[in-house]
Amino acid sequence: MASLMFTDCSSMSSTLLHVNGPRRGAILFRQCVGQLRLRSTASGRGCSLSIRCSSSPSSATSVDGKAVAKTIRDEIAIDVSRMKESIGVVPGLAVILVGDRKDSATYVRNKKKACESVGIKSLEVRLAEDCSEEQVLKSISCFNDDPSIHGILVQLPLPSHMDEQNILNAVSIEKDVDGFHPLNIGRLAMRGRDPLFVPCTPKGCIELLHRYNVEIKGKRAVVIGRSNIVGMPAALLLQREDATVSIIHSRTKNPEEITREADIIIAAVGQPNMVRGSWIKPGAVIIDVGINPVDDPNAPRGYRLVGDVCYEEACKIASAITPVPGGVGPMTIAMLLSNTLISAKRIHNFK
Ligand SMILES: Nc1nc(=O)c2c([nH]1)NC[C@@H]1CN(c3ccc(C(=O)N[C@@H](CCC(=O)O)C(=O)O)cc3)C=[N+]21
Repeated sequence: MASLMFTDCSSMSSTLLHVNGPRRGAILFRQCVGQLRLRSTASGRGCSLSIRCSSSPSSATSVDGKAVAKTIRDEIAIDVSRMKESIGVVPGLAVILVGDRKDSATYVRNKKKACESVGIKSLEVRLAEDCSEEQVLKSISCFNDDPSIHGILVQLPLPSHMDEQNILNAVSIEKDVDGFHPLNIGRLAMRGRDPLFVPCTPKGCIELLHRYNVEIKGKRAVVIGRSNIVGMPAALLLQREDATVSIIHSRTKNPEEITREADIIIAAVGQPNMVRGSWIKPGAVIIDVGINPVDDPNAPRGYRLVGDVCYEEACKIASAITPVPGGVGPMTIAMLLSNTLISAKRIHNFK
C-alpha cells in the first residue's frame, strides 16, 4: 500500500493554463498548485486511488493521438495524390519482418493498413526466424537499389542470432524512414545539422505537443528511459526545441524527485504504471510511450495495454496526458507514413 501525501485540499488555489486542442478552440485547464490529500493503493501492477478533496479535482486533457494521427493521415493522403497526379510517382515503403513474433506481425499488418489508407505502396518481406543475417542484408540491398521504394523498415526486435547494428547500418540513409541509422542519429544530436529522418515514435511525441500548442522552449523536460529508438532521440529532439532536458534511467538515484521538476514528461521505459501521481508536478504535460500488456481475464484478448504512467493518478494532477492505447502508438505509424512521403518527395525533388 503506497501512500501519496498532499495535504489540505481546501486551500487549493488554481491558475489557468492554456492548452489548445488540435485544431479546436482554446481549452482552459485548471492547474492545481495547492496541496491535495491523496491516498493510493498500489496492488500489483494496477493502481487505484481515492482523492479526498473538498472541491472536485481537476482532470487532465486526454491527448488524443488516435484523432491527431487520423488528421495527419488525411494530410498525407492529399499530398500523396498530388504527387501521383503531377509527377506520376507513388511513395513506396518496404517492411522486412524476420521471425514470427505475434506482436511484430500485428504491428506490420497495421503499418500495411495505414499505408493503404493514404495511398502509399507497401511491400512486405517475411523471413524465417532461423534465416541468416546475409539473407536479411540481401533484402535490404535489393530495396536500397529499387527506385520504387522510398522507405525501408526492418521490424525490431530481430532474432538474437543477428547483429542488429550490422543490419541497421545496411539501410541506405536516404531510405532510413525509421531514423535508426547512426548517421541520422548523429546529425540529430549535432547543432546546426539536420537528420534526413527523425525516428517515428519521438517525432510523434513532439508532434502531439505541437498540435496541442504545448510550449517546449525554456521548459523543463524529463525523459524516462534512454533507449536508442525512443528515449535518447526524444531527449535530443526536446533539446533541439530549446527545452532543458534531464534523462532518467535505471541507475538514476532519485527519479521521483527529478521527474517532479518537469513541465513535460516523456515516459519510455516499458514498466507498467511506474510513474505515479507523486512523481508529477501539478499541471505537467505527460506523453506516455509505454505499451505494456498486463493480464486481464476480462479483456477480449486476455490482456489489456497500460502505459508507463499510472493514468488514473496522473490525470488528476497533470494538465494533459496521452492515453494508452490511443496516444503515442497511432502517432508512431502516422510518422512512418510522413517519413516515407518526405523521402519520396526528396528523392524526386517534389515540393
Ligand atoms: N523498426 C521498427 N520500427 C518501429 O516503429 C517499431 C518496431 N520496429 N518494433 C516495434 C515497435 C512498436 N511500435 C508500435 C507502433 C504502433 C503501435 C500502436 O498503434 N498501438 C496502438 C494499440 C495497438 C493494440 O491495441 O494492440 C495504440 O497504442 O493505440 C504500437 C507500437 C512500432 N515499433
